Amino acid sequence: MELRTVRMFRLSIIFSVLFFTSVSGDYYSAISELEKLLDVEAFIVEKFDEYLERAQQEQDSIKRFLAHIDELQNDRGDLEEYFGNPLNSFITIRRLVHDWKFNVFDPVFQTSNFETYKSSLSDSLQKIKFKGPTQEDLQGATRGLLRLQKIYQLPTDQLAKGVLPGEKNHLNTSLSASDCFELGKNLCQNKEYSYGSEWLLEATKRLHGEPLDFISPNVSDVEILEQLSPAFNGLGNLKLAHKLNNEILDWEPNHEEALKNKIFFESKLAKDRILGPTKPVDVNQMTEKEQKESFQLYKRVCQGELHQSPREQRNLKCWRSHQEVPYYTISPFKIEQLSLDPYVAYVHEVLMDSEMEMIMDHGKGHMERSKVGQSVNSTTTEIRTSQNTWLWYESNPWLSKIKQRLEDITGLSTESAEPLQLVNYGIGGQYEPHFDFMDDDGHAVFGWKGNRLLTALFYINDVSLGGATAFPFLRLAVPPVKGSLLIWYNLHRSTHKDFRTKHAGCPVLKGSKWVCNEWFHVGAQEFRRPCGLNSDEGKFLDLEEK
Ligand SMILES: O=C(O)CCC(=O)C(=O)O
Ligand SMILES: [Fe+2]
Repeated sequence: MELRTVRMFRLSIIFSVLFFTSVSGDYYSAISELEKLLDVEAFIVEKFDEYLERAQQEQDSIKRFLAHIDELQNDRGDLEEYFGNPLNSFITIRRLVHDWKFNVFDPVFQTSNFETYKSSLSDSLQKIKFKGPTQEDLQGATRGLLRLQKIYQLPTDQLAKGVLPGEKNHLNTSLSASDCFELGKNLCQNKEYSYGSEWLLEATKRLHGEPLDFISPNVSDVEILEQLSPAFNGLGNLKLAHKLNNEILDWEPNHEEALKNKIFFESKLAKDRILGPTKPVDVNQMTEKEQKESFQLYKRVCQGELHQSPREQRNLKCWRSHQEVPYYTISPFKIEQLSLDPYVAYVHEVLMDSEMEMIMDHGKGHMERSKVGQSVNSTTTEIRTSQNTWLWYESNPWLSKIKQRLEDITGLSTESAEPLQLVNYGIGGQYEPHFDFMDDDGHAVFGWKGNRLLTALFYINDVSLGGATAFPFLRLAVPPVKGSLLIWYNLHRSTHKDFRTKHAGCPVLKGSKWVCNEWFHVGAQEFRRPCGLNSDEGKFLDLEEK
């Protein structure tokens, strides 16, 4: 097939795929959304390639025409003699009347190929309801990378080079001057001056180092300094802020903002000389939330720094069980206890590849930004950066085998269970420590079904780095393993809330994380998990707010 035909064929495939899964905003909160973005970008590249190819052909023919004229001009010799030849006169007049118009003026000034391409491109994008990524996506992606830095303690210069902790964990990508500048600028705008200034310095390094890659023209020394100087002021380093501000003036002596800032810095420095310097801000800037003990605990468990001691693990067991269902005698469940009280267990190899493919096929096109909170009060938030969808058992009969398996493993009834929730995390995607149970006893939202008794969490894929399910109070971080199931009881036997079950989805450092939640409720379990006689109300209440 000719190159052009191959291209058109590829273009029409990309376009038809996009047409069926329309593309609309919020890209940073799920890796699956970003995949669509690349398809649209590929489509635009194809369109522009086509445009450039045509433009190139036009340019070539203009060049040929100009060379031809050049030749004629050189050959003209004695003009009288030249125009004494009536054919030359005619040719010259014709050329100026027609040839220039058709060969140069019309293609350049009128037919404007570009306009035709512009409208066809925007028509195509409108058809697929494409909304490109926004400033909010860029901010969200910045927050995601900052979260990874903070939780996994990634030095800025290393992350900029794509180097992660651990020997084989290279991202095989490095960031350009413009990437680093964008990160630095966004962080400084959010008052994250410490990390912000580090990224800006990385941008400077790249601007003056070997150009490894394509450097887009939207970043310059002055633009970097314009961000860097206020960042150091924000960090309380007035002298450096002043020095960098002067550097702006070295480049551009009439820079209005820098001239204003110069007066400000000089008067402040003079005041400092009299009253003594102001205290510099701590370079390890932490927000109020990050300073809390609970956040530190979350971070350390996600990092794997804090884990159960061998003494704590002493009574945990691993075994194969058919859970009293004869069907599983040949291929029993592989159960690994992770905590006895509250009960947490890992059940290995529960889903088959074909089942996970079915789940993805049915869910992937319907993902929406995840919310937290109860029914009408639920909102999207940085606490949970993911997208999800629900798969109902009634409308997906192929799920019945999985539903039955869940009943067999847990011994609970699915009569009061929720539909299966498919989740995909975004850039540095996480779900901060939370409880799965409702604040009340669950009746307000779930009626007779009551509160969420047990969570069953399927891992639909392996995650290269990060993304563990963490239980800070249990010092437990469970790494996702494709096809396996994590189960835990959120409530005491008495059905009171068990605050020790606070858990989180740690930020995904490398890879995409897909999970499926199934929540079993208290209702309908009367014979399966009878309530205990003791009231556990108030047990571990001190952990509620932590
Ligand atoms: O993604 C995880 O590991 C945890 C998810 C979770 O806790 C939830 O969706 O409620
Ligand atoms: Fe949860």
